[in-house]
Amino acid sequence: MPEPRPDIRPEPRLQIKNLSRFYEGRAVVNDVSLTVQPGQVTCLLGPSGCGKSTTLRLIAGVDHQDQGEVYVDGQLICDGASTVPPEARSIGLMFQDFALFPHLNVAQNVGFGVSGSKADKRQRVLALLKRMGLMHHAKDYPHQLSGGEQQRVALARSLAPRPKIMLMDEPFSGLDNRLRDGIRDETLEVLKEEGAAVLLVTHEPEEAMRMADEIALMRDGQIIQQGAPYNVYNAPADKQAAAFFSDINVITGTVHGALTDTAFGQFLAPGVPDGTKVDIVIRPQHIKIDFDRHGRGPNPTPQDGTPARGVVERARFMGNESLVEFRMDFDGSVMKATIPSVFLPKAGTALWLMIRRDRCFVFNHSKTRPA
Ligand SMILES: Nc1ncnc2c1ncn2[C@@H]1O[C@H](COP(=O)(O)OP(=O)(O)OP(=O)(O)O)[C@@H](O)[C@H]1O
Repeated sequence: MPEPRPDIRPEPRLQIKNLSRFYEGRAVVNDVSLTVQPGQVTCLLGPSGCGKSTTLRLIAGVDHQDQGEVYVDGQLICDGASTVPPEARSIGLMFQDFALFPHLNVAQNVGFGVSGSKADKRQRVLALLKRMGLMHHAKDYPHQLSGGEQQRVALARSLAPRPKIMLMDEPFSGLDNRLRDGIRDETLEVLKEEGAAVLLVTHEPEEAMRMADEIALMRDGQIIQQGAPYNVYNAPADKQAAAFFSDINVITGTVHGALTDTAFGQFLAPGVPDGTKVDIVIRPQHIKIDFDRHGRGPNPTPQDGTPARGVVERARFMGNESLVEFRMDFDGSVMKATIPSVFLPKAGTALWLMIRRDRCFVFNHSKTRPA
């Protein structure tokens, strides 16, 4: 057999094209397109109310789009005119509340949607119970289980019929914080073994970065950026996208000769026309700080530009880092810096801040305040 060519992507397991859903004349899902490959986890990430769950409902077939199409393995399963019923779409669903059947025991819950002979069904249920460490709970009822165990049963039940696609809506948000990281990792391992294409909805950037092969960042019904977590974090599409993942600092300036003059020295703005107002965005962890030397800071460098002085307003210990807020001398604005390890300067201490040139983003100025 010829080797698969690396430049040709296989047929997407899930493809949605230009999907829109209007409620009372408002586009809640607005021209959304995305693809998910088998064995890949894509996280639909965005703030509450941006249309994530509605997108999942359209794919599952429990709501109907006004425009657009959904394909599974290249087969059209719904467009404006025709629709394959939800139970025939080979889609597994998992929700925040797990929705286990209270009157069925664990083994019966897991076996609920499995078709085939009795022996096949038994084998599949046993294999999943073993894989999920649930054998000793096979005869227990959902109310006898902890939250983490119920989550595992719900995952096993959705995977039992071997769905081609798994749709997961905030599947970890009902869980205790202490358990969550471990359960996320276990879940990811099982999902990868099963090889389904996974579309997981979350409003938590950390969860998306931990789980996703790809993140689709959603805002006001639209996908505004899609890519690997590293790229979405390190090359955000705009100021709001940057702000969704962490606190940000914003310095506004005007471009002259592809350069912007600021209190932190000049920033490159290649290709930006003269006179354009820009926002220079920097995350708190990419600010360096240095001591005050009788009113002077460190010397400027090409990597970090000119230092600017600020006075500590507040410093908070955050575990493995400290968050320090400064009132800046140059315009009275507040800037935030996170500093690894324990460094808790007293309020009123003057320090010098520098901005790592390789870690800042330059966007056309927008009035939108970061969320
Ligand atoms: N059946 C409906 N009728 C009218 N409006 C609806 C309906 N379902 C959802 N909406 C509205 O559509 C918008 C998107 O809702 P959706 O639940 O998809 O968002 P979400 O991003 O999943 O948010 P959350 O994380 O809070 O669930 C919201 O403003 C919601 O009020």
